[in-house]
Amino acid sequence: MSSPVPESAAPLAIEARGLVKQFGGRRALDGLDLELPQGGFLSIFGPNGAGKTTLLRELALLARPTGGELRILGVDALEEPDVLRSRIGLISHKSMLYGDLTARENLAFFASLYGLEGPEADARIDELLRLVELDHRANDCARTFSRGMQQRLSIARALINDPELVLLDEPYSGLDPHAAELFDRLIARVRDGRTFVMVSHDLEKGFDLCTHALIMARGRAVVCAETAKIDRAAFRDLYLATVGMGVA
Ligand SMILES: Nc1ncnc2c1ncn2[C@@H]1O[C@H](COP(=O)(O)OP(=O)(O)OP(=O)(O)O)[C@@H](O)[C@H]1O
Repeated sequence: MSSPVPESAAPLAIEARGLVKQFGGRRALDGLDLELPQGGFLSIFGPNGAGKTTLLRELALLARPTGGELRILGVDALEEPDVLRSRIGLISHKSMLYGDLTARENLAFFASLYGLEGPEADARIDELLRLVELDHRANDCARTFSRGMQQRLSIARALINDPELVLLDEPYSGLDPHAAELFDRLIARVRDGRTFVMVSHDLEKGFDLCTHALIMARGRAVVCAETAKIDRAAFRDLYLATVGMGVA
């Protein structure tokens, strides 16, 4: 369980070596190493300020590391981020939707960003609206949706370009148990063949979903391992001890 990097023979979706992110005098990532095989599901845990969102933003290519190496889906993310963008989807707790556009218009807008237009885009949008069970609300403005519905539309948005890597930033925050269950079912339906990385404060849920688990503190990996090789009770104790360290 204490191995810093999980070993695997599968091709790697994510390979980070000595990743550093410096904000002025503060180090949000402090030499982080990480490997995740393609098709894997990594859950990231840790106290407030541990660097989880910073790591997710680097993986989403929204921010550039200050140092270290990062390969995503076999591509050097620092050298060729533009090659990667269309292969990655991000579901953040900020919905990134346009409130005054309908569900369908939102999806059409994001589809157009990936050059998807016309009947091909319409078919994809119909398919995704059915998938997230919002086809009956396709022509309603996103601002009239509940939090759970906005979350489902965000999932459709993030999947519009059929991404190989899906990044989830605390997707359960604000969801009631029913919406959370729906979200679980949705993830299960779109999981096939894709790689997932999820930041979560819910240890039990995060652990149930993942194939690999990472606990971060102060910008470093406290533990990163395949869940099949982890003793869950020991992992929970380590998590609680790490969160008990308080804000980094
Ligand atoms: N844009 C920024 N400018 C300055 N410091 C930042 C910036 N973004 C993050 N930080 C700092 O980097 C550290 C890690 O922040 P990050 O948001 O990654 O933590 P987190 O693990 O996601 O926390 P939380 O659980 O509270 O969401 C914190 O000390 C934070 O103050």
